[in-house]
Amino acid sequence: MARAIGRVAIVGLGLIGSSVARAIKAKLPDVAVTGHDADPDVRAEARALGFCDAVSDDAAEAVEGADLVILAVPVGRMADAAAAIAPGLSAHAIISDVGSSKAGVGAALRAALPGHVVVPAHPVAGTENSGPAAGFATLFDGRWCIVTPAPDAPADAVAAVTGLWQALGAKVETMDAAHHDMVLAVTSHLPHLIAYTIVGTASELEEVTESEVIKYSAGGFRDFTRIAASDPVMWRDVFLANRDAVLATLQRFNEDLTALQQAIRRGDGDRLEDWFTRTRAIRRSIIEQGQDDAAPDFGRKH
Ligand SMILES: NC(=O)c1ccc[n+]([C@@H]2O[C@H](COP(=O)([O-])OP(=O)(O)OC[C@H]3O[C@@H](n4cnc5c(N)ncnc54)[C@H](O)[C@@H]3O)[C@@H](O)[C@H]2O)c1
Ligand SMILES: O=C(O)C(=O)C[C@]1(C(=O)O)C=C[C@@H](O)C=C1
Repeated sequence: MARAIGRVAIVGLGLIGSSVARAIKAKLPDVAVTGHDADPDVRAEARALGFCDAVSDDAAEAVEGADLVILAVPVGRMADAAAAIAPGLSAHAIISDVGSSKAGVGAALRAALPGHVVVPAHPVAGTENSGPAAGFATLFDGRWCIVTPAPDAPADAVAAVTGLWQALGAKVETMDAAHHDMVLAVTSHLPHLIAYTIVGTASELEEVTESEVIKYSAGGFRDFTRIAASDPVMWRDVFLANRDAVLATLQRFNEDLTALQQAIRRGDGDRLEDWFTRTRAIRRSIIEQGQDDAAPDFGRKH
């Protein structure tokens, strides 16, 4: 049996926090939603947009009476946010989060909130935009949400967090936090690092002017620029928090890149063609499984 969730408090009212609030309002209209953000401008915008029943200036006040608290702040700010809500938490409240890396965040929340039940989660859905105006209620529809409870987390609390994400439209998978961080290093964190690198490199190439980069940015490079426009603070924190898994993945990536570099230098067309044939098959199997997120309108408000 899952614990009943009648009131949710959201701390951090940017892209993800505001999307959670909007999705709850749209899909669970009987659930009350309170919110807080450390930034007064964001609080004012959130009040104007009206996706919470109440937005509090004080973090502890915002979580009073909440059955579930969701921290939607950058992963480097999770410990501060947990300390700020501690005085207002009900004894029965479940604490969760939406951070893009999980092992460090889970440990930080458990350390900051001893005696409270912590059930970390990561909706694998987002866009390159940030802030409360960027959120939308359908963001989690058909997307994965990975829940990473500690082995001793109460089953009814895990079921409550799982049930909430399913009600918001997500498919839920439960996973060990360290495994999550390794998988996401490959599927999300490394791709962002590559995009940040390639867009920076292109703009610094001396033989090619910045205006030419902008003018001829079609196709492949344009796709990279979307990812490279992602929030600098959020991604700074992700790379610092998931350092070990990202560095291990990067090592492997560098080896493969060197092998392709060698194939180009040696004129080894077979090697290049074999590699590209394999990656084309991967892309096609992703589409066949219905996980094509590269639709042209992805990232826009629905
Ligand atoms: N953007 C994505 O695609 C995406 C997807 C899934 C998960 N996430 C995770 O969601 C979290 C939020 O990301 P976002 O994209 O919504 O960022 P965002 O910048 O849009 O919003 C973050 C908000 O947190 C607030 N904040 C920062 N420190 C705070 C504190 N101590 N107390 C209260 N508020 C504080 C900021 O003022 C900001 O409004 C991050 O942990 C990120 O890793 C992001
Ligand atoms: O499409 C995008 O804009 C995203 O980068 C979303 C994305 C991802 O890498 O898939 C980014 C970070 C999150 O933690 C989850 C989702």
